[in-house]
Parts: sequence; C-alpha cells; structure tokens
Amino acid sequence: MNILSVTAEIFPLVKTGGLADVAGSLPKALRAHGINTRSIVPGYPAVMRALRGTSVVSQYDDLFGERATLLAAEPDGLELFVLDAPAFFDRPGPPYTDRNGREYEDNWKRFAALSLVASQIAAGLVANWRPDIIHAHDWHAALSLVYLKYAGNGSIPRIMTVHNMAFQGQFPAYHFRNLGLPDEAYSIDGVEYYGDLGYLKGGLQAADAITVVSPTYAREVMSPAFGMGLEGVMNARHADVVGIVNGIDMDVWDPASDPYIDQTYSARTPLRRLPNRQALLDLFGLENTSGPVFASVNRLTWQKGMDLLAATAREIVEAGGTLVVQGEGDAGIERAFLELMRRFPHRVGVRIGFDEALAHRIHAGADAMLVPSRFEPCGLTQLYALRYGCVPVVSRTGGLSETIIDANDAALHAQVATGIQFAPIDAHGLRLALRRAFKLFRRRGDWEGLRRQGMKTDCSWHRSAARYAELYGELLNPDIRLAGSA
Ligand SMILES: Nc1ncnc2c1ncn2[C@@H]1O[C@H](COP(=O)(O)OP(=O)(O)O[C@H]2O[C@H](CO)[C@@H](O)[C@H](O)[C@H]2O)[C@@H](O)[C@H]1O
Repeated sequence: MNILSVTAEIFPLVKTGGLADVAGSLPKALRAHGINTRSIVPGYPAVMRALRGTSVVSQYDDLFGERATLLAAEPDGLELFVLDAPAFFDRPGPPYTDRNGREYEDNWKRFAALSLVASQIAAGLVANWRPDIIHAHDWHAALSLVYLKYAGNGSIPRIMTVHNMAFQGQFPAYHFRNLGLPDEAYSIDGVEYYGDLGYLKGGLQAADAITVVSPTYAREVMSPAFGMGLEGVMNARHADVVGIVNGIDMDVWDPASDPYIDQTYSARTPLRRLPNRQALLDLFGLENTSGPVFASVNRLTWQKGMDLLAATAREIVEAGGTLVVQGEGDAGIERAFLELMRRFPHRVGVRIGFDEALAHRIHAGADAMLVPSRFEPCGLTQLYALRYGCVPVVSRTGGLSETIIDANDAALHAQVATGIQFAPIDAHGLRLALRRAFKLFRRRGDWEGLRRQGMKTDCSWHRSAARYAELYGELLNPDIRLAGSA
C-alpha cells in the first residue's frame, strides 16, 4: 500500500514542533505493516541542503505565478517529494514567519501551492509511483484534500490529521479567486469559514476520515473551548473522527545510545543517569540542592501553560528545587523567565531558543518534566521524558491525561504510576502538583518506582501505527469499515 503524506515539517530536516516528529517517525513505523509512505514537503533551505541525488518529477512555469520543480529524493532515510519553489520557500529563518515573528503575507499561497502539487500526485502525476491514500497533516496540507475533492474523477481516499486545532489557516476571503477552486468550493461544505477562508475547515469537510492525536482530544474538540470554532464541523463529522495517540521514534530518543548526552543509560542502569544530572546543572550554572531538578522544554505560550509555570516557579526555589527552562515563544513569557533567572541565578536556568541537542540533555538530566498545558492534543515531551526516566508532571487534558498514570495511592501501590497529573489547570493546581512532586521525591522508593515504571512504558509507534494501518485498510475497503462499525 502506498501513502502520500503531505506535511509542512519533517524531522530531522525541518522542525518547529511535534508535527515534524510525527511526520518523520510514522512512515518508519508503518513499514512494518507493509505500507510505503512518501512525504511531500516544501523545499526550505534546510531541506534543499540535505538533498543528494535528486530526480526531477515535474516542472512548473506558473505555479501561483512562480517557477517550481517537483523533486524526488531520499535524504536521511526519508522518502520525499520536495517542492522546490524558491519564491515561496527559499527564505532564511523559521518556516512560517519572518525574522520579526510576523506570519508571511503569502502563507495562503505558499501552502496552497504545496497542496495543489500534492493533489496532482494523488491524481497520478508520478509515472512510477501512485498513492492509494492521501494523508494531509494540519492546515498547511489541508487544501490538498479540497483540490482533490473538487477535481472529481473518483479520487483516492483522503485523510486529514489535526495535530492542533489552534492553528487553522484562516485567510481573507478575497484570496479565494486565486486558489483555482470552483465557485462551489466557497461554501459551508468547502473552504468558507465565518466569511473568511478556512484551510483546515476545508480539509475537514473534504476528508473521508479525520484523525486527531488522542481519543481524549477527539472528545474535547467537539466542544467550543477546544474546537476553537471548528466544533460544529467536528460534530457534524463525528462518525468519521478517530483519536490515535502519537508514538515516538525509539531510535532517535534512546538514552542507551543518545549521542547528545554525557552518559548513556537504561532502565537497568539507573545510576548511570546521575552524571547527566550533574552535567545539566553545570551547563546552566545551577546549585546541586537536595531537591528535584524540574525542567521544561516547550514553546513558551499560553497553550503550554508556560505563564502558569512562570507564576509558580518561585515555589520551586523556595522549596529547595531547581528549574531549567528551554523554549521560545511569547515575548512576555520569555521575559518573565529571564527575570526569574536574574533573581535566582543559581536555581533557575533559562535558554531562549530551539535546540534539539540541548532538549535531549535536559530530558536525560532533569528529575521531573513539567508540562502544564491548558490543552494538549497529544504531547510528545512527556513521552520523551518517560523514556528518559524524567518523571512527567502534567495537566489533566488531552493526550497528557492518557499517556501518564497519576501517582495516586492506588496506582503507587499497584506499581503502575508513571507521573503526576493535576487539575484544575491554573497556577494553584500547578502549585499543588509541585508540592506532591517534592513529597514524592523525598520518598526515594516511590520516586524511583515512578521513574522505573515510566522507563518501562511502551511509547513506541507499535500500537498506534497498527491503528493507522487499520484505518488505511478500512478506507480502501469500505465493507470492512461498515462491518466494523455495525
Ligand atoms: N525550544 C525547543 N528546543 C528544542 N525542542 C523543542 C523546543 N520546544 C519544543 N521542542 C520540541 O518540539 C516538540 C513539541 O512537540 P509537542 O507534541 O509537545 O507539541 P506541539 O504543540 O509542537 O505539537 C502539536 O502536535 C503534536 C504532534 O501531533 C502533538 O503531540 C501536540 O499535542 C500538538 O500541540 C517536542 O519534540 C519538544 O521536545
């Protein structure tokens, strides 16, 4: 079976968040199910630099007014189609924004171009490789399903995966006439969205199946607080919505072979983890107190509850712990953490920026990973933390509530607890969770138990790749689907 995956990011070539990790690792996991995935990605500078031995698939003189070439290549074990369109993608810095953090004005066109070409591949553009299913990730890829739907001619099945409802690709309606879609596509069944253009909305309407990245989030997005305007569409499509929890790449995130960390270790050799803790403290110039080293590797945003962490960080210092924060995002939250570092230079360490290697070192060295998200479709940081023996402290929402087993008395007694969950998701809730963490940390046996259980947890793609494979099978054979849902 051949799958065309459409994505704006793919690890290890271009990553701003979890989308890249999933787009990079799911295809690997699907191979075990006899599924071949090729991903189409934009030809950003980092992608173009990684290419060797490319072949030209197709050329465009006028793709939304620009020249472009569709290439095929296989860098870093990935099987890719790359849309080399310098006018759209040959820009320094992050993929969606300029150096000042402003969204590019032509994002509507850049990702419409990617999507249009993807839809052409789905319709048979490539002579020796035809996909059986097209799988679009997030709003950047959503129009590929819309183009296919309105092209007619019995398109292949279409899947839309939503990694985060907060990012929808909403643009002024006047761009519609430049998208090359038929007039009927500007409707409630198409891309019309509260009088604007909604790319994700259009993708959801054009999809045969919709996946979100955890069953809890699948339920949550049916309500306005989590659906963020799309709850109506999600409710209308609920029969076709399925939640599948993300897995992680067990090779990339493996403390037994991680090239970024000072000392490799495994669940069987927990003492070998200790030098990584000291190395982390040294790196940030922090004191080695008898309290836990808390960490956060995250976008510094409201979604991630990082303002709540900034507001409670003092508690960590006063109770005798240390805090390491790595991330970038809202200027106000960045400032708040930098200010905390200035006040408590030996207890709070902060790095503003995106740094994959440092993220590994933090997971390997910290005692606890704080993930106080206000909403979290799935979350990957807590899964990496489990694998690295860094106990996750998470808010009870979305995928966080499904992937971490709270250390309540029953779970501790049964030796199944893997972390701490808290609710309500506010500063007070987080404060109480921190107090629980301090208490458990002092009870060394319980803390080691949490760490051990976490490291034993299967966070691989094993089960979830099987769910995707099953879904692909159902879409290609609707009779099975009917039988299954009866
Ligand atoms: N400054 C930094 N330096 C280095 N690495 C950093 C970093 N800041 C973040 N990261 C890394 O980026 C990734 C973030 O992934 P998440 O899944 O936690 O959230 P994100 O909101 O990006 O993803 C969305 O999509 C994913 C995938 O489906 C869902 O899990 C999630 O809930 C949803 O919000 C992790 O690998 C994290 O370690």
